[in-house]
Amino acid sequence: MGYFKVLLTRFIHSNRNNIFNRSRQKLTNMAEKNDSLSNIITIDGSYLEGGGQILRNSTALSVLLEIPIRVEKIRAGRSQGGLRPQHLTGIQLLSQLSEAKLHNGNIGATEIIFTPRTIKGGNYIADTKTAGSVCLMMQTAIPCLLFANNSSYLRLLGGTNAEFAPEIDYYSMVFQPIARRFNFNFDINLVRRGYYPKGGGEVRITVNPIDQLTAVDLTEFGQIKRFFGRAFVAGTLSKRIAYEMAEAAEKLIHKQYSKDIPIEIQVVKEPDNMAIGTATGIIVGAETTTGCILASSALGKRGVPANDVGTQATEDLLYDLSYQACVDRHLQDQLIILMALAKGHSKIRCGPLSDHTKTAIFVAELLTKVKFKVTEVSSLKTEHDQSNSTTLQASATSASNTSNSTFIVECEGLGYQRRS
Ligand SMILES: Nc1ncnc2c1ncn2[C@@H]1O[C@H](COP(=O)(O)OP(=O)(O)OP(=O)(O)O)[C@@H](O)[C@H]1O
Repeated sequence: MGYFKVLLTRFIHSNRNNIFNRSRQKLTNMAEKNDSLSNIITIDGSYLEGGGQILRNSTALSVLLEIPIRVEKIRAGRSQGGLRPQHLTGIQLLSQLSEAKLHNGNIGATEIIFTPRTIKGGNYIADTKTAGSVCLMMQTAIPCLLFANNSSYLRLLGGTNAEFAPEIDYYSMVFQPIARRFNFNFDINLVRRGYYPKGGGEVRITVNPIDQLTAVDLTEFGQIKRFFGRAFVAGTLSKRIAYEMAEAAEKLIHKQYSKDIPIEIQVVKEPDNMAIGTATGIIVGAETTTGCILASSALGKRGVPANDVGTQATEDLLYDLSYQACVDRHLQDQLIILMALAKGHSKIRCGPLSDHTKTAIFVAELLTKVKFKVTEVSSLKTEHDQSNSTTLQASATSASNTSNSTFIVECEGLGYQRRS
C-alpha cells in the first residue's frame, strides 16, 4: 500500500511539474513573439510575505526602470493564490500608464510577463468592482506617475477603508505628510467611502511630476507632541459606537502618556451621500517634535465590542511607539521603493521589521541594484513599555515579529530621474 502511495505521489509531482513547465514555456513563447525579452528578470512571488505587495513593487519598478519582468508563483503565500480582482485591476492600471504588454493578465493567474514601454501622464480610471483597496492601487501608480512628463488624474473605485491595507485616512494623515519629506505631493479628493463587502468608494488623485525624490532621514524620534485620530461609523450604525472607540483609545493613551500631550480624535458619522454600506473603524496616530508620524487602524466587526476595536488600534500604535520607531510597522515597507529611487542616503528607524519590509527590500535590491543595510541598534524598549509588557504582548504577535530590537534601514538611493 505504502509503495503504491509513493509511486502515485511521484507521478502526480512529475505531472504537475510538466504541466507547470509546459504552460510556462507557452507563456514565454507568446511574450517573445512581440517583445524583446533579452533582459527579462524573474521575480519569485512566493518570497517571504508572498502576497500582493511583491507584485505591486516589482511591476512599479519594472515601469520606472523599463525592465521586463516575469512574476511567478503569484501570491503563493495566500490561501487563494494567483491574481485576485484588485491585483489585476492594479496591474492593468500600470499597464495602461506604461503602455505595457501584459501576458496572462487573468484572474487566478499565478504567472505573468510584464513589458513596459514608457510612463504616460493623463486621465485614468481603475475600478476593482469589489471592496479591494483603492490605496493599494495608489501605492504602485503614484511612484510611477511622479516621473511622467505631464500631470495625471486618477479616478479609483473600490474600498477606501479596507482590511489589511492602508485606509484612505492613513494615506492622508501619514503617507502624504511623509511623502513631502521625499519631495513629492499628490492631491486626494475623497468623493465617497466604500467598505467591505460592497466597495463602491471613489477617490480622485492628482499627481504632478517631479524630477527626483529627495532622500529622507527619519531616525530622530524626538518627543510625542500630539495624538490624533478619527473614529467613524457609516450606514445604519449609531455614532455612539464611534464615541466608544475614541474613548477606549484615549483611556489607553492616558494610561501610558502624560495628560499634557493633547489627544484629538474626531468622532464622525459619515453623511449618507459620502459612504456606501455600513462600517465602523478607527485610526489613531501620534506626531513627534521631529516630524515622525505613526498610526494604526482597526475596523469594527460584527460581535466585536467598540472599545475592543479602539483598544486594538491603540495598542498597535503604542507598541510601535514603545520602540521609539520613527515609522510604524506598515509604513516601513511602503517607504522602501521610495528610498531606493531617491537621490542620496535615506535612513529610517523601525521597530521589528515586518516580512513585508524584508520582501520589499528583496525586490528593490533585485531590480534597482541598490543595496540596503539593516542594523540592529538597540534591544531595549523604552522604560514605560517594559512596565506595560503584558498589554503589548498581543500587539507583538500582530507585528509578525516578536523581537525586541530597533533597526535602522538605510540605503544610498539610485537618484532616479525623470526621462526627458
Ligand atoms: N492597517 C494598515 N495601515 C496601513 N497600511 C497597511 C495596513 N495593513 C496593511 N497595510 C499595507 O498594505 C500592504 C498590504 O500588502 P499585502 O501584500 O499584504 O496585501 P494585498 O496586496 O492585499 O495582497 P494579499 O491579498 O496577497 O494579502 C502593505 O504595504 C502593508 O504595509
